[in-house]
Amino acid sequence: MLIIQCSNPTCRVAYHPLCARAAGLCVELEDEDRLFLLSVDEDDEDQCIRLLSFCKKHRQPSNDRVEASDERVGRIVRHCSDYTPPLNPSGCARTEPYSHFGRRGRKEPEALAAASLKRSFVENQPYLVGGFCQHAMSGTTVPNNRVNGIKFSFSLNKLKAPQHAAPNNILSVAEKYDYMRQTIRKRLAFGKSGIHGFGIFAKHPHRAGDMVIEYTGELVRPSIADRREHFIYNSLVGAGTYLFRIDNERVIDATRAGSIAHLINHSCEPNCYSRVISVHGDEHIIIFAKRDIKRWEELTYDYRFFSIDERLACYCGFPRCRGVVNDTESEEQVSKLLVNRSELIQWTVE
Ligand SMILES: C[S@@+](CC[C@H](N)C(=O)[O-])C[C@H]1O[C@@H](n2cnc3c(N)ncnc32)[C@H](O)[C@@H]1O
Repeated sequence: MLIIQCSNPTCRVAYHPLCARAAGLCVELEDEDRLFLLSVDEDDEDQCIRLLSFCKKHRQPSNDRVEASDERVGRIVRHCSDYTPPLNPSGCARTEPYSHFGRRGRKEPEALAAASLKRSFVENQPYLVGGFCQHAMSGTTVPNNRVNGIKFSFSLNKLKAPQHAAPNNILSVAEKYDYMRQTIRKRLAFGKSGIHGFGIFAKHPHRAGDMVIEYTGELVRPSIADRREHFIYNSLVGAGTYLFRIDNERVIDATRAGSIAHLINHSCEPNCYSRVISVHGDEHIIIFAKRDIKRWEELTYDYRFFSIDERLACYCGFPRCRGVVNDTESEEQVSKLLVNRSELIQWTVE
């Protein structure tokens, strides 16, 4: 017979769960704050939710908590009551077939509002790197140390660029990789971007083919990345997400851990590109210089964002900007492969 004991550490009262239930006792989560974490960590394999139960004498705190959490749920429901979810064309989302291509980047109205809030917040931040109100077009940047009428004593010219040309005797990939890691702080800086939010800038010139930075973070499965992406869109950041898709099986999530590479913005005419390379027997995502990069140029690469049902407007501003961050060519090719369900021929057993 299953017997549970009162969770108050000083109490030894034990009881049968059904009898306890009949007597009006209830079981609750160990810490109500964990409720907030569930949507992030529900995929963690080792996650354990401890349930607590209290005897009649010690039940008071649990009831208080229930009321407090009821009140919180009420607040959330009231807050969301203005939002009417869009009609689902098939009636019920749960009965729809799994769509590999349509699963990314759906944004709810609240997430879009949060995204524009974040954008305006970031736009009002002072320039950190030395102030470029424009991104570097073909390497020419526009210094601007006046932001919102305030003159910053911090000037670009005072930032002396250290000379860190890669030694010519570095030959192997492993040596280049080690050199890149050792010199990151000396070569790169982050600051406000003319493209979006914050970006990464070169503190000294780079040559075409140089390893610039490694994209690091947490390695997760795409299904987990999707859940986190939706969660972030809807609550945490409100705008940019920090996910780098390696292939169909692996995604690097740099939201909570990783290098500053996650701040590199997209451009349709980028000065960098990414490659997965093998060093010391391990795979690494490396951002390489695509061409020579001048001092204080913002680093960019082509995200090749893939989403059949979402267009992400591009602000890179380059003459050949395609207008969207999306990889339109691949999307077109894939959409040609998709067959309309109404065109499928029914198969019947004779
Ligand atoms: C990895 S973050 C890049 C860092 C970002 N600037 C920040 O401050 O968080 C990726 C997000 O930045 C934004 N972004 C990057 N490049 C962009 C571009 N060319 N046009 C519009 N948005 C861009 C998108 O919102 C994207 O989801």
